[in-house]
Amino acid sequence: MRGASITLERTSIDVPGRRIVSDIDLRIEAGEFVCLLGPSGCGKSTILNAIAGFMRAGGRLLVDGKPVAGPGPDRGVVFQSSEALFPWLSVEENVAYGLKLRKVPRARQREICAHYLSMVGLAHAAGQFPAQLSGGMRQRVQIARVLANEPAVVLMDEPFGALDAQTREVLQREVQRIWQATRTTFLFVTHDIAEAVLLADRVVTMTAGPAAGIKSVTAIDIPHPRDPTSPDFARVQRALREIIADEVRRAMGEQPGMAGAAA
Ligand SMILES: Nc1ncnc2c1ncn2[C@@H]1O[C@H](COP(=O)(O)OP(=O)(O)OP(=O)(O)O)[C@@H](O)[C@H]1O
Repeated sequence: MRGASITLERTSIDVPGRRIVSDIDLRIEAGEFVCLLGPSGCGKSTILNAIAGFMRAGGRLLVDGKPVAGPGPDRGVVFQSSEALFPWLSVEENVAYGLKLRKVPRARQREICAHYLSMVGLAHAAGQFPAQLSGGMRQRVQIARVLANEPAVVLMDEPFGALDAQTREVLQREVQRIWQATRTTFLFVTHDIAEAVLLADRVVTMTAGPAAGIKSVTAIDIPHPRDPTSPDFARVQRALREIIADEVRRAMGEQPGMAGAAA
């Protein structure tokens, strides 16, 4: 596996009648772990979907120096909802899905599935079906399914948002370990400031929409594994909380209907 860079240059994304994000400039280096934070509804998922190739973007949007023209196996997406799995396929068949489409020989499919299922701690569950698994296990299957395609970029859209705090903590550590083992580029959308500080090389915060942009880019220079109880962690977390709160206040001042929106 090898990470790819992501380049956004004056990138804008529209839906009919509305500009969601406007003139974004951001370069994510190959192998970097970047978290995207911002007020609810600002356009974080929209950016991720454009990089995934699910939505069209104006300006420049490059992955590994090449314009994004649609979805491709170089980018894998992990969604918040474990509904993303095929309920009629076993765990192993879910993980093998992309490999099968690419006509990877069956024996090799099994090897790859075994490798990534064991990486996410689910080697024992290969024959089970999604309905038999907990929410955390289903998210692990999604991660294994994405990794099995050996993408250069992993895009995660609030992957642990629906999980309980303990499961979330375990999976955050696993994602960290997987990132360190694969050196794939990760772009991770979250509402959770502590999660961003735990995982990211850099945290990108966004302005509130409409026509959202980048508000700040913060490098997190705390060595891994990071201790959420350390003074450094608390300092960075506080600074980010202030940036987001400031943006929510600004948006509420400008748009009275925004009350209650928060990261
Ligand atoms: N396909 C679409 N058609 C119309 N509007 C859309 C579409 N996709 C997104 N939007 C709108 O774009 C805005 C940004 O949505 P998006 O889901 O990207 O925000 P977000 O920052 O990820 O939000 P949250 O943090 O609440 O998940 C929202 O107002 C949403 O309604």
